[in-house]
Amino acid sequence: MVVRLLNFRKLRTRLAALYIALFAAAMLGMSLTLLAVAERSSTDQVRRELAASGTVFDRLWSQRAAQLGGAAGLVARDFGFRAAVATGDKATIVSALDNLKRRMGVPVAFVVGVDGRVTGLDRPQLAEQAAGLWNALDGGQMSGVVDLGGSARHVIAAPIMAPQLTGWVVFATDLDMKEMQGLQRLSAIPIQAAVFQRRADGRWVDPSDSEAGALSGFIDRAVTDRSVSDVTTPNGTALALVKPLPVMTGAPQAVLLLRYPLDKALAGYHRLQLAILLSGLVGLLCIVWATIRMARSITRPVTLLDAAAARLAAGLEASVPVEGNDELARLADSFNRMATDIAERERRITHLAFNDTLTGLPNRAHFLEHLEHELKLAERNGEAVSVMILDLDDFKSVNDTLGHPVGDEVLRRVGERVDADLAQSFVARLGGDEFVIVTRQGADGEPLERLAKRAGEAAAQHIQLEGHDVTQAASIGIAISPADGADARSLLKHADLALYRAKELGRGMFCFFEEALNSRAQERRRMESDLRTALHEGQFELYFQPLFDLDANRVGSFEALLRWHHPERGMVSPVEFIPTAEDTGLIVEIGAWVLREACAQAAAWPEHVRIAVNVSSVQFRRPGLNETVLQALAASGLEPSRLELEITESIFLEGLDTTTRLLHGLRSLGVRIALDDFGTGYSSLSYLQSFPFDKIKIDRSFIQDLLTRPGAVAIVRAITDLARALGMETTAEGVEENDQLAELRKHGCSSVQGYLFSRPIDAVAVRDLLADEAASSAAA
Ligand SMILES: Nc1nc2c(ncn2[C@@H]2O[C@@H]3COP(=O)(O)O[C@H]4[C@@H](O)[C@H](n5cnc6c(=O)[nH]c(N)nc65)O[C@@H]4COP(=O)(O)O[C@H]3[C@H]2O)c(=O)[nH]1
Repeated sequence: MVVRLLNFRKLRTRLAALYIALFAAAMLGMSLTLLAVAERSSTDQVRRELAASGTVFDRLWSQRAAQLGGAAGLVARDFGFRAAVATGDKATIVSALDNLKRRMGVPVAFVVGVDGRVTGLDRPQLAEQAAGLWNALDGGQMSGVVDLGGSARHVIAAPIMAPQLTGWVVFATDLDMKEMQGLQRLSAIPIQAAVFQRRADGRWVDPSDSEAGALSGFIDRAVTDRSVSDVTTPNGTALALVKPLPVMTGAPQAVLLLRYPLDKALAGYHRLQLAILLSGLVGLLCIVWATIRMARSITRPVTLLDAAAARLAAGLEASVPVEGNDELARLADSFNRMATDIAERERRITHLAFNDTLTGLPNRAHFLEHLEHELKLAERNGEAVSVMILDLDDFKSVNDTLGHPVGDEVLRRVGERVDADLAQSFVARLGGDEFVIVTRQGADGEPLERLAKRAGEAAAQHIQLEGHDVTQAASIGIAISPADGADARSLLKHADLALYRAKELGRGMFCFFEEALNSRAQERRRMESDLRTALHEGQFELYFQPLFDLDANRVGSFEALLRWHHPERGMVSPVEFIPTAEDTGLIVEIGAWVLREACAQAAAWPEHVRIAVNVSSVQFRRPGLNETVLQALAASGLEPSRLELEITESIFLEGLDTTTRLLHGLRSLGVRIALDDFGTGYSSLSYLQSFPFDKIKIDRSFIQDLLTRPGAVAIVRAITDLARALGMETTAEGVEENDQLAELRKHGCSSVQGYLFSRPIDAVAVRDLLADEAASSAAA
């Protein structure tokens, strides 16, 4: 609690501490001043009272002296007494003096004769000192302090005239404690009075005063200045006034010391002091209480703001009450508006972070979060969760042919439809043309096949856009937890493998994940790693298949065909590894090697023999193909016109403009371009119009069925006619029979390639073949 109160990091505590310190300092200063003033005034008052008491003492002293002097005078004038003194009638003298002592209350009375004889003294031990008074009496001193019997006594005398001076009546009153107390009682203030006499050694003594020793030095000093001053004794400090007393000749100096102990003198002041301290303390407590309340009320809006800011920082909702119309109220109002803006912005950011901007569907991050959540729930309930990846088939061509805005609209519509048709499922867009559908598979759930079919149909619905009719087929890959994976990552991976398989099967198919797909994927991964090794360890070799020129009746060119001597698997066909090399992008490096090697080999051949090299669409898509071709030509010294690049129509999927630009770029190097596998895949006669190919290679499938399939001859003839019209050469691939050759020759095919002439052969065999051909043409 104390620690909490003294938390100086809090503005409230600091403010309160500052004000309390300021008020406390002010109050302390005020109290100290008040105390000092009160003390000063009390001390002055006491001084004045002491001085006044001194005056009262003077008056009392005089009154006592006058009273005793009057009484002594009465006795001295009494006829009988004078006669007794004159006659020396001791008994009468003693009787009269005793009577007088009783009446006046004095302890000592005697008569000193003019001759110095002392009569009537009832204390013989005082006789000598009494006789010693004679000188003073004779000198006319009738009053004073003398030392009688070891203590100071006030002596008053009156002359006895009969009628001549016959002596003096002398009274001596004690100046002891009792007498002093009598005097003290007459004072208005409780002072201590004492008579001190000065001894021969200079010290002031009062046998009855226990502090006499400590006071001697003080009296010595004070006897001259006679003002009230402080004196300190072992019993404490007192205010003191020293008044010299009249002494009779021969008697030691005497003073009256009036003391007023400070603790008594300032008792009133101490009460005042206590009152001041108490009221100061009460005031301070009030100030502490009021300051804490005030600090709390001043800092409350700031504290509320601070707490609200902390809530805001923690991502929670925060607002503060707006009270009044001051700066803090305006700050609170601004804070509330800021918090609302932030919340709104956060909502928007969260929406953007978890939703796809194009379709408004949940995005990949949202999907992953949802899937993890669903998997947890499903695991708890013993249910399954299916993940379907839906990928639009050949969506690229929509983009390429109809433009990106149409492509975007298609994606939006497909997303909308799938989401609407599969309302019980969670539909998200993974990116590009890929959507994902998550469905909890309860016992009474829809069979997955039906669900997948519905999803495919929803995607494939007819869309009419800007005058175009688009029907977009979709392939679907499906994985189901927990059998196909217990976590989002493996489920997604397996659904992806299933999708890959569905794509392989053709358009608009769906495929469930099965372990075999995993092993296929593993196989692909292994092949990728082996391909890298093959590149670095020189496991590749080029084979060459001759293309026989029907007009010149000789080998016009060779097609370079890649061979892989796998250390364990032996010779691996390019049909097996080229797709993987393309998928992984390794084809770029492999293709560059083929180009270098093919050009290097061809450079050694006769000048009329060209070399044809296959170029993958992946090589086409990556930058740097021109440079690779140039380097291969430069390194081998081969004439660019002797190099023919065989491309397939798949490169046009990149977009017609881009592809023709690239083809023109290659052509500008001086190399020839041949269109391979013509008649398969995406064949479109418009491609032939877009670029002036040097050659069209008619796909083997047409040649194989040339003589058996009705219409095959017509197709081949149409192709050769078209090519001729466009100024392009034609090569028929896969010619295995003489009848096929005869038919092709009939239709004006420029060249033929196939096992009828030669299978692909290695570089040494090529040299032999060329040498044989050269020899036979020389012989002819
Ligand atoms: N049944 C039959 N087949 C014949 C006949 N004449 C030739 N062939 C085969 O047909 C393929 C012709 O190559 P392609 O159509 O470009 O098809 C090639 C080509 O697309 C690809 N390929 C080969 N080498 C390379 C290369 O260096 N780069 C790239 N990108 N692809 C290559 O691999 C494919 C297959 O190559 P290969 O297995 O060498 O198969 C070769 C060849 O051996 C015949 O009379 N009957």
